[in-house]
Amino acid sequence: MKIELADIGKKYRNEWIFRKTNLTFSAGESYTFVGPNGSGKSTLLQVIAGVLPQSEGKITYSSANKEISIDDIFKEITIAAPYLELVEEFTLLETVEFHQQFKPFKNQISPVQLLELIQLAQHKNKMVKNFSSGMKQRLKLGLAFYSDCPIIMLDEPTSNLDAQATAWYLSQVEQHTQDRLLIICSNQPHEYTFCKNIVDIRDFKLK
Ligand SMILES: Nc1ncnc2c1ncn2[C@@H]1O[C@H](COP(=O)(O)OP(=O)(O)OP(=O)(O)O)[C@@H](O)[C@H]1O
Repeated sequence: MKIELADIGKKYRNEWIFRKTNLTFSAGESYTFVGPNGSGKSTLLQVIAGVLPQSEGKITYSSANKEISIDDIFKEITIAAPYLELVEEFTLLETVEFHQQFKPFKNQISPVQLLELIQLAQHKNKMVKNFSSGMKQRLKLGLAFYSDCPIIMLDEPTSNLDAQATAWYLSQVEQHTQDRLLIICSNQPHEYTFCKNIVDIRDFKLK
């Protein structure tokens, strides 16, 4: 799996958030977008995911040298982000069952097994609206790590996580991302210490 950005730019009204962005992302690697609040990390992530359209430039997705169309790329990507909401009226089990219809889990893991793996099994009949923010974040991360997708995108992965849950996140990264393409947006060095490829969004601000 490979994603190539050629002269990508994004603007909101008259404000360019980034321009002339040329980057290549490859399977088996992890990348972290860093930069101050409001610099454009989440925007770049969403442009790469095909959730937001770029204002200029071209993005090419490919697997085994075969191009993947933008219309099909959503099947290859799983995202956990603060702005992607869970359905509050579902129970935990319903949430996982619903998710699985669109994004099946690795190794044919069942929804009930997934809840054991993410250590939330005792809450399976609790409605998501009654989850704490940390429980919601663990659920979002669990859905991302266990979905059978080659690309994982995590925006602010440890937001609302306590020390024990942060340790769990780091163990999950190690376990689930070896052969996948991982992209993180972060302001917290402890959530990307393992990452070799740091992309500073300020490098793509035109002076
Ligand atoms: N829908 C929108 N319309 C107009 N401007 C927007 C919109 N979404 C984001 N922006 C602007 O784009 C810029 C980049 O925002 P973005 O959320 O990508 O930053 P970020 O680096 O992820 O920030 P943070 O670290 O606070 O999460 C900000 O100036 C923001 O106000």
